[in-house]
Amino acid sequence: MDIKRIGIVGAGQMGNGIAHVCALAGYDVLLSDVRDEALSEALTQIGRNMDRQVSREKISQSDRDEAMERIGTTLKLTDLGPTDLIIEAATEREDIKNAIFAELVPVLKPETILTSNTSSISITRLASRTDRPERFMGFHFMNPVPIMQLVELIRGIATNEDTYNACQSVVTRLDKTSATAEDFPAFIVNRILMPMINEAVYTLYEGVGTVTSIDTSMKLGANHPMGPLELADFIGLDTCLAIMNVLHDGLADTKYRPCPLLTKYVEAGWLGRKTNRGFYDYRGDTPTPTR
Ligand SMILES: CC(=O)CC(=O)SCCNC(=O)CCNC(=O)[C@H](O)C(C)(C)COP(=O)(O)OP(=O)(O)OC[C@H]1O[C@@H](n2cnc3c(N)ncnc32)[C@H](O)[C@@H]1OP(=O)(O)O
Ligand SMILES: NC(=O)C1=CN([C@@H]2O[C@H](COP(=O)(O)OP(=O)(O)OC[C@H]3O[C@@H](n4cnc5c(N)ncnc54)[C@H](OP(=O)(O)O)[C@@H]3O)[C@@H](O)[C@H]2O)C=CC1
Repeated sequence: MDIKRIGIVGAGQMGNGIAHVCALAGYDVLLSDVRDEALSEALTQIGRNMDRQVSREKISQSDRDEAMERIGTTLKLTDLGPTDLIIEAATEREDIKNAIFAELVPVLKPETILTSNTSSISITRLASRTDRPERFMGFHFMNPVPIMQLVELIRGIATNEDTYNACQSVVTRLDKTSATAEDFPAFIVNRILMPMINEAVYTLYEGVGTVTSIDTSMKLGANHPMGPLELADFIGLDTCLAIMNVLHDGLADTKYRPCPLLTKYVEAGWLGRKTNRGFYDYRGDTPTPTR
């Protein structure tokens, strides 16, 4: 299938990054969200990130301007009807994702491919609630999307070969690399990464280290580009907790028990960078540890 128009649902940090790379690769993009401010903030963020790429001579000014022109926005999900590929990147909650697909399905062309950027939720289960499980896949980008090379491709039990090949060709056109994962809770990257982040939160909770000593240890002791708590703030603590819950429920093993301190931060609304406070407080000039 020849994909020309891509509909993206959710204009948060992932949705804006996905719109950015798809538009630069020449796709027409329609980005939707439930809040107008989310759409305007996404356009501002994309413009800023592309300006940085222009200043570093990664792209030309005309590449930037043409890509920005290819991005449309809408508050009406049903406007995504004429697109060829949907990439759903809304909040990591199965009820929200199911409701989005339920509203979209009646207006889509029969051949349109549905995908989710979910970090952890069963692709087979999401697909089974739609009219096209054979044309449904996991299309999992990494954050920050313009920089990270990997896209995890996840087949649901019913996904057909044409769908997989069409998604693979999009990954190739985006100049990214795919890794194929089977559809089990949190797939590959988050099955490995999230228990490490959760363990870092336990290390903090049990007083083994402070925010600074834990992050310094992993940055200088294991050469990670970000410490695990800094990375958790970057991903979003609500997303980290949602992924741990999917691992815990889906694999029924106590080793995936979310740390109560992670739950407490989420309950406080301290979700990390996106709310200006998490394991660090971002409201001042430099991030300050909150513990
Ligand atoms: C939760 C999930 O489901 C899956 C996931 O995504 S898990 C998260 C995966 N991501 C990671 O693990 C990221 C770990 N962190 C890193 O790799 C690095 O810290 C980083 C790339 C984010 C920043 O690198 P850095 O060297 O500290 O910063 P900096 O030099 O300012 O930036 C490096 C590049 O990233 C770009 N960049 C940084 N943050 C960015 C952002 N939020 N959006 C877009 N581009 C960004 C910079 O412009 C710069 O680009 P160039 O190389 O083209 O100049
Ligand atoms: N953060 C990360 O590092 C990564 C996240 N992911 C996955 O990507 C998805 C999005 O995550 P992320 O961008 O971080 O989350 P964000 O919280 O930054 O963005 C989610 C966006 O979706 C919007 N939204 C909520 N409900 C709907 C709806 N019904 N229709 C349209 N938009 C809606 C939210 O609006 P509002 O703010 O009003 O609720 C928000 O703007 C999740 O599935 C996550 O697991 C995948 C890879 C990495």
